[in-house]
Amino acid sequence: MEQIPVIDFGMFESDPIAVASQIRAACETIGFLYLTNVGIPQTEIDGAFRLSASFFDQPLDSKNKFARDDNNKGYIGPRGEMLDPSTQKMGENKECFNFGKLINGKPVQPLPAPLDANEAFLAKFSDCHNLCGRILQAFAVALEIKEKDGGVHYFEDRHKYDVACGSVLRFLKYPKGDNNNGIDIVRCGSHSDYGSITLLFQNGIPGLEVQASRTHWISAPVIHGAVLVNIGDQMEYWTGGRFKSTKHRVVHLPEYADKDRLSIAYFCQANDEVLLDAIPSGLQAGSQYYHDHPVKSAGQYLQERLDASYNFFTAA
Ligand SMILES: O=C(O)CCC(=O)C(=O)O
Ligand SMILES: [Fe+2]
Repeated sequence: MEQIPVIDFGMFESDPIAVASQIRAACETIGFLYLTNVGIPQTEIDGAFRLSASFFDQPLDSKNKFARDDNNKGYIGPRGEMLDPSTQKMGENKECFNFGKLINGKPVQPLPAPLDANEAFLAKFSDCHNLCGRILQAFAVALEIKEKDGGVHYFEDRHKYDVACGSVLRFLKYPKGDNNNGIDIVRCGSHSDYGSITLLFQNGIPGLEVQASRTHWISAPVIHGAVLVNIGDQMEYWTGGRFKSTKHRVVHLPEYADKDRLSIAYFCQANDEVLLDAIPSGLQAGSQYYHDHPVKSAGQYLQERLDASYNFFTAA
């Protein structure tokens, strides 16, 4: 597949089989798809980007007061994360802020103003969680999981809001002017995502590329009104490699060198204790996959990947 397909998700209620089969075709090939009509108004997404820009505009000292904690929540400053430790020599020149879910309607991490008091923003986590739940329903239909095995709610039941999980909503900023310094070959190194699915919103500045084959990358353009969805490693494990957790990266585009690039990602993770073993799908791939990939729990797998992305200073 040379292009990432655009799928009208508004049709899922009325024609679940047709939408699920388009989604399956994308997941089995490129592992990325755009969904339109997902029910999140563009004005809300624009509002979240404004909040993100105002947070990142603050001085480094103020942002560092909210530094990433042991639960992977909080601020990660420039060069704090490295997504491709096998080829990168230093952390990436980007900034991130990870939000965790609200518990009993309240944030469980310190949040900087004005985010702490912004109710529309605080609802974003559950909007993304709920959208992922509907996408996971489409996956269960696509994978023909029978009613007696959990049916359409098979994956949703493994992503319960009130059970511990590593899902995060993340603001990202790639600063302008770093494309000619001879150090930052890419803005974000080649990697696959760790969770079950990722939602990505982009603010108009492209640069995301997806690995279509071993040597060939295609761009994932900004499509107004569409959310980009990609398969993460957990979903690849469950489907025995049938759904592809495709590598992607963010590159510099000289024509946008004078603009910051902002994106917002929602990394949807299964509940910590859920095992990444074969799902009861009529379409299951061969068992060889599970010999090559020992079964882990979602929480254990996530922690291993986070350790590799953040502990490169001490590991060197
Ligand atoms: O910023 C982007 O467009 C993508 C970022 C990404 O792939 C990630 O943080 O996992
Ligand atoms: Fe990613």
